[in-house]
Amino acid sequence: MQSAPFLRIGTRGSMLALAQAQLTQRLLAEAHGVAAERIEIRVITTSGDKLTDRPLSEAGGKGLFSREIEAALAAGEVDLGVHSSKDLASWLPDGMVLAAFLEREDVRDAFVSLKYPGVDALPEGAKLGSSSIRRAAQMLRVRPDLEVVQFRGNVDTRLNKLEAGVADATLLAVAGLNRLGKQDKITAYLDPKDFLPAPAQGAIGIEIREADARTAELVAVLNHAPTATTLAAERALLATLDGSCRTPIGAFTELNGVSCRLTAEILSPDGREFYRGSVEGAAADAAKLGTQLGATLLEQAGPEFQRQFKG
Ligand SMILES: NCc1[nH]cc(CCC(=O)O)c1CC(=O)O
Repeated sequence: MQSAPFLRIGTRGSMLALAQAQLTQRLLAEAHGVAAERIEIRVITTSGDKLTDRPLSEAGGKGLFSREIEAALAAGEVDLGVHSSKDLASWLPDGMVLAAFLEREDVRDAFVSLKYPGVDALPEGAKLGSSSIRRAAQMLRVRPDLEVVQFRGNVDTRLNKLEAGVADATLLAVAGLNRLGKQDKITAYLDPKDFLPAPAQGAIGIEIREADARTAELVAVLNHAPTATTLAAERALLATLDGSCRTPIGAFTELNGVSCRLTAEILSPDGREFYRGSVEGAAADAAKLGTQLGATLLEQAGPEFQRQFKG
């Protein structure tokens, strides 16, 4: 007789999502001394997966990769959703909480090119493949001559496009490449102080029903406290800046013992205008720091800044 599942994980079906779900499955099985087979992985297709023809920022952006997983959670079909935290909206649906964050991977972006060793080596007018408004804006700031070509799809699709010569270079999260065992594709690492990563990049978040005390307790052992601190800062920043998923936003948190320093910026899509700031304080106040810096950036930018890209 087959024993009942111990837990059911809901995940997207991309290679990266599956790798992240399997990592979570293994950690949960080890922590609780159960066979990994008793932790089910259910693949759920999300709106974001079906959308391959236009940039996510145009289709409603964040949340598109989690909505159907959240519906399965709400319906009690799965117990936990495993997400790339950076793809989550700043506000979760009612009744859902992020109950744990796994230890953060490398937060940096990787420069990937088959022809050029780094950003500075790109010739005048070179093509950068990216559908990320943040990456495009940050690159155009330092290299306004570049031509940005849309590069949608999962990590493999983008690497294939690069190989097919659709662009001269692309930028991908180091975390995703590492998790897929594709670190050999990385040509150079971008300095996270120049190219501030996406808020929450590199962190796997575990979402559950707020009322589900059993799952909350079972996943609590996986929570990595320093990661949770950096995520509290960056997600509070995002929630404060919110309003538009068409605003390029970068954030980078440095933890130093009990002290926390958050640096963030908002940019115009062409990279010509940008507002950057930093706050430092107690790690225990991480969320407050995020809210504070978000408010400071909005004030610096003025009310017209975000409105112009809302479309
Ligand atoms: N937007 C897609 C996405 N969502 C999360 C990652 C990478 C893993 C992570 O940041 O946790 C990626 C791919 C990329 O940006 O290269």
